[in-house]
Amino acid sequence: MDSTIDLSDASKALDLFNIRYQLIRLEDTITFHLIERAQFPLNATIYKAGGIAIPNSDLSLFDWIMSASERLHALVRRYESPDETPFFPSALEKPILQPLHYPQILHANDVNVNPEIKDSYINHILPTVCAQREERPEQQENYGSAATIDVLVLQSLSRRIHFGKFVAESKFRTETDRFVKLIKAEDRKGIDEAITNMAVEQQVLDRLKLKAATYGTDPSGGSRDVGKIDVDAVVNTYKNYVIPLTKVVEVEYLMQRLKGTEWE
Ligand SMILES: C=C(O[C@@H]1C=C(C(=O)O)C=C[C@H]1O)C(=O)O
Repeated sequence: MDSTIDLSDASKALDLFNIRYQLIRLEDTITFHLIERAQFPLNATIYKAGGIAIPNSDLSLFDWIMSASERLHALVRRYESPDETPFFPSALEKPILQPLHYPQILHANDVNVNPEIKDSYINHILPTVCAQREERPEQQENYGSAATIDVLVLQSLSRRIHFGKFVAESKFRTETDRFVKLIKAEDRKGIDEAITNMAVEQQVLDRLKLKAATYGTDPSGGSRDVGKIDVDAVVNTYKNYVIPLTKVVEVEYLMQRLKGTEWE
């Protein structure tokens, strides 16, 4: 899948301001997908293996539609792009399109926190996003709609969180000696402190609070709020899961950064 970040030019792709701009754009994508998902109840059956009968498969409906989606998108080389990370790597097939030759921007790595993203989404994020004042019984007529939106939410969360690789590479190239020392000492705590920018994190949370409160409302001041979402659910999604997992990606990417280099 052709990427929206310009991966043909390493200096642009690793400019921290360009990367942060991409992260800001993904705030909109993620917030709108969460608003769409919040229309439906949690529908926990979707996430249970065998919860819904699927011919020739014992997967949960969610795993089945997610893996099928990744298999299809792999055919148009979505997962050849360094800013895309699959949830089901074994489901991917050879692209029908000719390979794109991306310049080597990231160092070789196998960082993939999608299992943690999926667990956080199903067990923590969704229950808060779908919660309402009154208990919402499952709606089996919306199983398909909810699962297809889940795919979009998780793909946007995964892309946002794995952008941590580009952030980490950018910071490594800016402060190489500092990070080489920390990586050689296998000092994950020191690396986490070095990549942390609390001011930027607070800006992200403040911006999201405003976006979540605004998106889904009628800007003309009409009486009906269309697709409102609980603001705290969006802000806490970022505070408790998106930002921490992005930093895990940064730290684990950097822990692999010296492999095969003169610093090893
Ligand atoms: C992504 C960055 O690295 C860290 C993670 C952040 C995030 O996930 O929003 C923000 C600031 C940093 O603590 C960055 O520096 O922009």
